[in-house]
Amino acid sequence: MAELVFFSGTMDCGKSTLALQMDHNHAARGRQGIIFTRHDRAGTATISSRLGLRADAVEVGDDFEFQAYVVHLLSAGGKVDYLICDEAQFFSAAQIDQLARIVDELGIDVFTFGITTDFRTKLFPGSQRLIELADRVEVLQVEALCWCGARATHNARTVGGVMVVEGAQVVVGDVAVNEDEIGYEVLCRRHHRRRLTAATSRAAVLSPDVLPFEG
Ligand SMILES: Nc1ncnc2c1ncn2[C@@H]1O[C@H](COP(=O)(O)OP(=O)(O)O)[C@@H](O)[C@H]1O
Ligand SMILES: Cc1cn([C@H]2C[C@H](O)[C@@H](COP(=O)(O)O)O2)c(=O)[nH]c1=O
Repeated sequence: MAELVFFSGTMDCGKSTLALQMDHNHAARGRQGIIFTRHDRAGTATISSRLGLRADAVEVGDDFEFQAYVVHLLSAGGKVDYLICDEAQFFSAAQIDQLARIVDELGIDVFTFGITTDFRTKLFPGSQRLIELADRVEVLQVEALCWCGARATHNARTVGGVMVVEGAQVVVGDVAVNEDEIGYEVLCRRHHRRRLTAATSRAAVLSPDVLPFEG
């Protein structure tokens, strides 16, 4: 029976790597798949992993219709056994509904990958709909770690290493960035709540609690 699966986790926990591995394993057994993505850091119509793997993908725009795309391929004599969808948090709720229909009505497996929550801990629309509709939600086994060593569960947006809580929901970016650039850092919930990043925790350790006593 075909399935709609949501592989989720924080940023930098290996989702795109797993997406590419799954594509490789299925393709190696003669199955025919299509990779989709939206707003990958490496550019349009590309899926990239920090381990250096990269592949071409179909870019999912605002008006993209999965059902129409797949039906068009099938009616032209093509074979489609599975879909890989990376950065699925950026898909619209309607697009996730289309993916569920593809599973149910066309018997095609759909494997989706994405972060669940944004820098303000709110669900992305695509992730929310996936949690509502998926046959299975799988949390990735590779743990991204907070600076304190605990499992990272939340994504912080940073500017110069300092956590920010205002801004647009979607800002494409990476975890390893230069000073002053907008970037991201994965944190445990405790440190996300306290807005304590690696940089600000270092600064807190360095600054003395009491001013030196003079004289
Ligand atoms: N130099 C490295 N050596 C070993 N593993 C690495 C290296 N760089 C990144 N990784 C692994 O790649 C993971 C990030 O993979 P990626 O697929 O890009 O993540 P995601 O798509 O979830 O953001 C990291 O959690 C780490 O396990
Ligand atoms: C938390 C958060 C992230 N993003 C962006 C930043 C990256 O471009 C992607 C996540 O990619 P990854 O492969 O999982 O590392 O999402 C965003 O736009 N808004 C956010 O709040």
